[in-house]
Parts: sequence; structure tokens; C-alpha cells
Amino acid sequence: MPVTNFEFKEKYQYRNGFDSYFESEAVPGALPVGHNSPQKPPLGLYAEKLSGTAFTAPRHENKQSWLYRILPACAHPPFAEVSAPNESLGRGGAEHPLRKLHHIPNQLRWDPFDHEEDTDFVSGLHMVAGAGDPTLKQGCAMYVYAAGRSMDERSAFYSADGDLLVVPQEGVLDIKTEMGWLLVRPMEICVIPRGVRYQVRLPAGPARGYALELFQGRFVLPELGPIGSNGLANARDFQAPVASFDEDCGETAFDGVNEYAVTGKFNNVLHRTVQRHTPFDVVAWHGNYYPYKYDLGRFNTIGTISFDHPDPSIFTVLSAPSDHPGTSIADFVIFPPRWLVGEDTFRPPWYHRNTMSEFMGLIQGGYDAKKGGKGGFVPGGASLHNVMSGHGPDAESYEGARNAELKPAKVGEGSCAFMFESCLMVGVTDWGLKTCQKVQEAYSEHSWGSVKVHWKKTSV
Ligand SMILES: O=C(O)Cc1cc(O)ccc1O
Ligand SMILES: [Fe+2]
Repeated sequence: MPVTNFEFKEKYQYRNGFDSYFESEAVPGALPVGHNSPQKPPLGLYAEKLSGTAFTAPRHENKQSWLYRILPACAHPPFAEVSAPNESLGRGGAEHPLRKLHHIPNQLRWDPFDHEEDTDFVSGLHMVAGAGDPTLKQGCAMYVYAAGRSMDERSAFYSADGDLLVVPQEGVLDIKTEMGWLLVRPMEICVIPRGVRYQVRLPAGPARGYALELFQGRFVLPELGPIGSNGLANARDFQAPVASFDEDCGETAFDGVNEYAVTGKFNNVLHRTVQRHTPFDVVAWHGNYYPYKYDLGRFNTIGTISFDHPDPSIFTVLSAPSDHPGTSIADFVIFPPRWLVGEDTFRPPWYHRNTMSEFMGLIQGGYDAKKGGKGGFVPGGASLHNVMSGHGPDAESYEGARNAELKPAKVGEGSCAFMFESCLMVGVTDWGLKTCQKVQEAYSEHSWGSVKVHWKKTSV
């Protein structure tokens, strides 16, 4: 389904701004004026509130939207558990992915995950690692997805477990959400909040990428501190959809002939209902709880102009804070092309052990300090350096950087790695460790087995 220019203009008139209060109506007059829930909302619509935070959350954290729709979301037959679409999602009980995690202090790296022909975005979503529990609204999980086809046009998906940050690596995602359309390409990301229903279409062939689900809290822009009032990801570059709707429904919720499958991820288990009316019937909405996208190319990368390699927090796009200031349940950090000018500096990442866990992926190109090629860190692959697991440049990269002439140099041209950094010790799922068959053997030995001793008792 290629997207025509006309459709493009109609579908993708975004509203710009992070954490803004927007209103959008696909039909003029669909939004009630000065009221949220009048006795009879305009145009015979139903008013439905979608809460993203507790009703009583403080104002600066409070998130909600009012949806004006043809039929309310509750009008559906009961949900039933779906038989497992893949091994990492869909089963309850002892098979539950978060109950079978492997906590491994070894450094782990994965070859690029396979493309899958027979899956859509939901059946091709695999939990690789995670920590916590969606039932307690604690923790987060890291996923990869591989989809060979669009979701059925009569289907929708939502997660009751958390907000999903999607990082496409290959293939375009044309996402129809309850609140309008988002077109998300590699080098762009999107966030779909908990509960928002959506359908992922693939207008340009197979898609593969990464995702992070936040069971707890939500993404905010990082503090800028002494950087000042602009820099890193700027608020105006985040884009929200405009209202767009389908009209397919019967006279009442349960007559009509058309059937729409709505699949919910509820404590990581998929449940499905088949209802008679389209879930994409929101004619207008207003609020600050909405899906959004961001073009990583707009990231204003900041770094040293004197010496030493700064902490990677300087590259944070979005941060999901815990209750402890400065410590995140997850940060989304990118390593875009940038100039390195540090004098008398070891320019690649230093060797380190981190109290946070670091899950990394590569959208395109290469990553300084890691060899590419087969068995290396390559686009579509991943790595996990867990809490206090030592890591850093491989031996070859270390020698190169140690001996490099320190002229100003641009690194990462055409590249972009990213990191999901979490204060939690993440466990790897069975799928991530075994089923996917992508874990690189001897990653640690290949990388650091031949680090040389440079030590001399006396300096010359
Ligand atoms: O381990 C990594 O490659 C990620 C990383 C990058 C960096 O520039 C500094 C610290 C860090 O963990
Ligand atoms: Fe690191």
C-alpha cells in the first residue's frame, strides 16, 4: 500500500510539541466547547476519557485525553487469551516471560535478528530482556520486532502494560492510532502510550527494529542543567497525530456485520476480542496523553570541545525517571554522527563498569570502539552489558585510538547506535538467550581476549 502525496498531506499533519496540550477534530464542531462531557456531545459522539495517570496525579505529571468517538471502547464481547503467537509473548503462568529470566553477568551480543515473513508487528514482537512486573507497574522490557506484513486492516493492538518506545531499524511503519496516523521510518522513533490502540502497516516492505516498554512512569525530556534552555532533543520537534477516523459500525455496538479484532497485551499475555465496530472511530480528541514521533536527525548533539570523553547521558533523547532524581528506569540514548575534537583524550568510550544496565542496538552504520562485520556489532544486532559487567572498546579499537593522531575528526557518519540504559538488572528471556539463536559465542574473548599489557614500572 504505497502512500500517495495526497494521503501523505492529509494523514500526517502533525502537531508539534513535547508534553503539550493539543486538540484536534477531523470534523469541524466535533469537540465540545468549554465542556468535556456535555449531556449530548456534538454530532452524536460519545465522550470517553483516557487516563494516563491517576486522576489525582499532580498537575505537572497529570496525563489524560478526552476522546469523542462514534462508539465507546467498552462496547465489545469478552476478551479471551490468545494462544501464543510467539515464545516470548502470549503465555501466562510459569511460561510468563518475566518469570523465566536469565540473569547473566557475562557481556552478551547478538547477531542481527532474523527478518520474519509470516509475522506482523504484534506476532513479531519478541521480548529479549526485562526487569520488573507490569502488574506492579514496575520496571521495563526490551524487545526486538520483525514484521513481514501489515497487521490486518480490521485489527488493533494495545498494551495495558506500559508505554512503548519503538526504534525502527529497517522498514517503514505506518501506524494508525486511535488519535491519528504516524509515519515512522528508520532514524525516527515513536512512543505509543499505554492503552492507546493502534495498527501497524508496512507500506514499504518488511520491518525490523527495537522497542522499549516502560511498565512504570513515562518518558520526559532530560533536564538540560547548564546546557541551558535548548539542546539535545528540542520539544518542538516531537510530533503528535491529528484526529482521523473510520466510520464502520452498525446501528448499535453489537449489530452490523463487520468484525474487528482488538488484541490487548495484559501482563504480557495477549488477549483478544472481536467486536462489530471499528476501534478507529475517534472523530476528535483533546488532551496531553497521545502518541508521538521524533526524527533523530533533529537531535542537537553536544559534547566536549576541550578534553575527556563525557558521560553518555549527554546523548539522552528521552528519559524515564524512577522516583529517585537522576536515576532512570530507562534512558533512551543515541550516538549520532558528531565531531570529536578532544585533546590528549582517549576518544572512544572508556572502559567501565556501570551500576546501570546497558542494552544497545545499531540502527545503521557502525559504532566507534566496536568492530563491525560478521560476529561484530552490526545493524539489527544488539548487546547487553548488565549491572557492573565490565566493557569498553575491543582490543583492536583500543590500540587504534591510543595511537590515533588527534585531529578534529567526524565519527559515525551515516551511523546511529542507541542505548536503553536502565537502573535495573535486566534478565534475558528464553527467546533472547536460546530461541532466537543469535547470541554470539565468545563475544568477550573476541573483544577483550587480546587486550595488551602496556604497563611499565618506570615511565620513559
Ligand atoms: O558502553 C557503551 O558503548 C556505551 C557508552 C558510551 C559512551 O560514550 C560512554 C559510556 C558508555 O557506556
Ligand atoms: Fe557502556
